[in-house]
Parts: sequence; C-alpha cells; structure tokens
Amino acid sequence: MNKEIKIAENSYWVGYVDDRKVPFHRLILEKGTTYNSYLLKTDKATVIDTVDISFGRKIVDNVKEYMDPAEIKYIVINHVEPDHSGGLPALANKAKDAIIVTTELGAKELKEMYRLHDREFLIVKDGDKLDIGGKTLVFFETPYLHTEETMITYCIEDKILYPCDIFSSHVATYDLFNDLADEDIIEDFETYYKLIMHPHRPYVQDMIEKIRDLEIDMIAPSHGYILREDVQKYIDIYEQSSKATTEDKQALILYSSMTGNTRKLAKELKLGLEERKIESKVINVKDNSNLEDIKEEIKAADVIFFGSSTRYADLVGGLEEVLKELKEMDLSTKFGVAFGSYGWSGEAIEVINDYLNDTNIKVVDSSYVIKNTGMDNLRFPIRVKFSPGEYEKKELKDSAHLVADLLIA
Ligand SMILES: Cc1cc2nc3c(=O)[nH]c(=O)nc-3n(C[C@H](O)[C@H](O)[C@H](O)COP(=O)(O)O)c2cc1C
Repeated sequence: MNKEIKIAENSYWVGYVDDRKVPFHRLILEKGTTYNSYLLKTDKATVIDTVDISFGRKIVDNVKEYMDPAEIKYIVINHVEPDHSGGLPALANKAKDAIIVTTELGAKELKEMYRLHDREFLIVKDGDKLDIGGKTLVFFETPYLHTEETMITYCIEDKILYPCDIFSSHVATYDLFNDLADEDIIEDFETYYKLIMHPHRPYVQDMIEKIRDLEIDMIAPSHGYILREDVQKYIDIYEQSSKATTEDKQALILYSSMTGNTRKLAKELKLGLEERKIESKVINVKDNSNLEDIKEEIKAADVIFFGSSTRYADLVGGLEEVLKELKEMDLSTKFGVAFGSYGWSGEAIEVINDYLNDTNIKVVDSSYVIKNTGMDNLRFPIRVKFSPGEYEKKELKDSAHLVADLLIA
C-alpha cells in the first residue's frame, strides 16, 4: 500500500486500486475502479468488505500494515459479489477466529462460493447492532442493491455509512476522497447509478427511507470516491433519480381464453400495472375482433402483453391473427411479454414468444430480465397452470411491477 488512508479515528482504507481497463457486467470500465475495503481497528477489530477475488493477497498485506490479521474479530460482508467478497478466503485464512457478519442469504451464498461451511457466521437483520469495542455498527438490509442478499453498514460513533455498491463510482484513484478529486465526479457517479442501481429503483427508494434519519458525515462505498463533502447531494441524486415516473406510460393486454383462466391472469397483470401507475387496456381477442382497431391500440402502447391458453398444443381465439400482423409493424420502442394459462405443457405461450422474437419488439423473457436487471426470481414468459391461486396472483403482480420498472429504465 502506498500511503496510509485514514477515514476516521482508528479506521483505515485497506482496499486496492485497479487501474486497468476492467471488464465488468459486459462493459469495459475505461477508468478502472477501486475495491474499497475498510479496517476499523477497535478492540474487536473489524474489516468491512474486501477486494476483488484477483487481489486477495493484497488485502491481507494491507491489513498487516496496521495489525496482525489473526487478531481480526469480525469480517463484515455487505454484498457477496466477488469484487467485494473475493478477498474473504485469503483474509479468513489468516484471521482464523474471525466471525463473518452478513445477511442470512449472504451467509448461504458465501458458504457455497468459498466452502466456508466450518466458519462461524453472525447473521444480521434490519436494524441489528454490533458492538465492536469502541464503535457500534448497525446493519440495514438493502435487497437488490445490487443483488438480493445485500445489506449496508452504519457506524454510529463515526457517522460513516458503508453502503458497498450503493453510492459508488467506477474510477481508479489514489486521491480517494471526493473533495480531493481534480475533476467533477458527478458524471461517473450518475453513470454508475444508472447502470447498476436504476434497474432496481423501487429498492433504492426503500433504502433511502432506511437511511433518512441517520446522521451521515461520510459515505464510504466499495468503488471509487469516498464522499465526505456535500454528502446529502449524492443521497439526493439517488432519491430524485429513483423517483422516475411511469405515469405517461401505457400498457395493452391482449388475450384469448377458453374458460376464463387466461382472463384472470390478464386481470392480475392489470392490477399490478395500476399499482405502478401504468394505465392499461385489456382486450379479449376473439376470432371476429377488428384487427385494424387492435393494431392502433398496439401502436399507442409502450408495452403489450400477449396471452393465450393452450388447446391441443396450439393457441386459442383470435390472438394468432394479431401476432401475424406484428412483423410488418415497427415495435422497436416497445416491450412485448407472452403469457398464458395452461394445463401440462403450455405450447401456446412459447409460440407467442416465437412470434415476438420474429419482430423488432423488446421481448421480455427470462434471458432479457436476467441480462438487464440481474434478477432471476420471476419466470418470463409468464406461465400459470390452470387458474391462478394466491401465490400465482402475487407472482403476476410482481411480474407486472418488474415490467413497469423496465419501462422507465
Ligand atoms: C380441449 C383442451 C385441450 C387442451 N390442450 C392442452 C395442451 O395441449 N397443453 C396444455 O398444456 N394444456 C392444455 N389444456 C389445458 C388448458 O390450457 C388449461 O385448462 C387452461 O387453464 C385453460 O385456460 P383458459 O381458461 O384461459 O382457456 C387443454 C384444455 C382443453 C379443454
């Protein structure tokens, strides 16, 4: 490590500056990045987050500049992605008695990733406190910021928030504090927000509520600049940007049904969209429906759901006639989602998806969702066996919420 970077009394940066062009989430980070790790050298010395898996030995060396790593009592892992937890195996190997502090899901994933089944874990939940001997840490669960297991850590005495990926920026810099930056850092900060956090903006709003009453003098994230000047300005950027509205967006739900089950799915999707303030029109497409009218409705919509149940491995009603028209339309600015009720194989839903893939519409299927949001808890196209129960109704609403979020990405 080149120089001591002290962030508060007995608290030091022990991370790594990666000034290569770093490949990350199918991007090349032209300005590199930093993996910020922090050592709180209290009576129960604590490391908060580590470094990328490629630099595990560096964090051990950095800690050694301040203390014997064997004396570390706690290692806090806010987020398990290997650019932050990657130094854990090397560090835990030296800190043999250290307790790993993380969320329940975080512990499950870390054990699998690094074969840490024999290590002691402390599972924390929203608002739990930990006395580390001279300082007190409080933990808040912040799911999907940026993956499901994520939490953030706040030190009461230092008034420092350690939010891991949240409030980060991808810049390789040795002048780690924002007031020392020789350039305006807002663009990098906003770019990071847009790419990593914005797809999860409802969760950003939840996080803002959790930290609203904390006194925060400094934000010490895990990439890029540590924010100690104009701290509120950066929180405000997250709050304002995550409020982006869906009010001017319109959805169209087209369906065909034999006995009304697919109609029930359409109804739940509409309710879910309305909860996100998206106006939606539902049309039952029959054999004699007016195709020109439906095409006008499609042109006016930002997202179109196409639903059919399956009858002898085929679509029902008049939906296929509509699907045949799509190829001739410019749908490049719109999202398309296939759905349907089925009994055992649900071929119609897959056929709808094939039709959509043959147009220039943005097809919301599981592959698209994973690649654009990192979320894999909902399945697209939307398939429900027979009539939706309470569980399926909730999933349908969640699916509608996710599509609503895609609309303002
Ligand atoms: C005559 C008939 C044929 C069916 N064929 C299939 C089929 O090939 N594959 C399948 O998964 N489900 C099949 N089903 C089950 C329906 O898709 C299922 O009952 C669905 O919930 C009906 O939804 P709806 O009320 O929206 O039409 C069939 C049902 C009927 C009555």
